[in-house]
Amino acid sequence: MIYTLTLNPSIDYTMHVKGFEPGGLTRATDTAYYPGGKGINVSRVLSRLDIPSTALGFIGGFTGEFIRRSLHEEEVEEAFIETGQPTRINVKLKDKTESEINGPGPELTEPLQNRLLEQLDNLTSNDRLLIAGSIPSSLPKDFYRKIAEKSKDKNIPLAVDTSGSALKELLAYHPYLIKPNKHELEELFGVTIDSKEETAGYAEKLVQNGCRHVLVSLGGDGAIYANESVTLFADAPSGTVINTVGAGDSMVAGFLAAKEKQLDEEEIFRTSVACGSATAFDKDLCTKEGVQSLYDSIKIYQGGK
Ligand SMILES: Nc1ncnc2c1ncn2[C@@H]1O[C@H](COP(=O)(O)OP(=O)(O)O)[C@@H](O)[C@H]1O
Ligand SMILES: O=P(O)(O)OC[C@H]1O[C@](O)(COP(=O)(O)O)[C@@H](O)[C@@H]1O
Repeated sequence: MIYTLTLNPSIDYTMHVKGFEPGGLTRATDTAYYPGGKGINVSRVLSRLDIPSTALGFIGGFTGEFIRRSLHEEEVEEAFIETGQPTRINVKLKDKTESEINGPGPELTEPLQNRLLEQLDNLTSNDRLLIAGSIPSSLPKDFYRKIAEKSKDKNIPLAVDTSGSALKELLAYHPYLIKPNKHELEELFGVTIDSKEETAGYAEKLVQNGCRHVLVSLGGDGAIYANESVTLFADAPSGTVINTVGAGDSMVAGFLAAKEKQLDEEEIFRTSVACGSATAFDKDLCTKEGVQSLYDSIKIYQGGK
């Protein structure tokens, strides 16, 4: 079973506006609510690709109830821990550009933390664990490390989609998959990256450091994939971008789903990119049909163009 862990889920409240006026009244032309948070998005996309998963994490209050209900409607299994505090609402403002305001997250007491760690004791080496998203500020900074220790002790392949010091720290645990975007890769190495070739070089460094699969997402510029035997480049397909929130998560889901279906590495990479772009071209996360419609148009090549 694939387990996705979202320590800090959210409702993503998307507001489409024409001409946002800071300090004034702006009326939205369209709004929508989605269950969000990186691991939850991955579980939702996995389910759309017919791959079961169980979503783990902390939720609570009326917003948590909405997430639970939405996941049940989509037949996504969950085993969340109830916090008794409302799950955050993250605002995604769509104007000519996209702006995001993400909430901080709840107070997670030590008993709640321990319940989660105990839950992870039930996983085995036949499972996969994805840890994704930010750590609520009430948790100790090394909380992901505790989880990584557990997965190391139990030989559970660990996929990681986070940023900053948490990502840096987790590299020591030789993740099975990591998916930094360009900004996260630059932050990781403390550099500015100017070309795809340079990006590929840093992805290869991560492989040399012990990451089994490295996906670097480059937004509308596509993506790069590296493992110990190959480095591949993909251009993103063209289309009308509607909402890129969750595009990175969709890419991770595409990778995990295609791996589960035992596709070859090029097909796995193509599926990952198709999922990311199909989400960018949709209001919500990608659908299976959306992914299929892009699949053949994605160009994969080795080395720089
Ligand atoms: N503007 C876009 N056009 C086409 N595909 C896109 C666009 N933005 C994102 N994607 C797709 O989604 C993937 C992940 O997007 P990205 O924005 O890099 O992730 P993140 O949300 O983690 O920063 C990209 O590699 C690409 O396949
Ligand atoms: O945990 P964080 O870093 O605050 O991110 C949470 C946000 O990221 C998302 O999971 C989207 O992530 P991506 O756009 O990177 O795929 C939203 O659903 C959510 O609002």
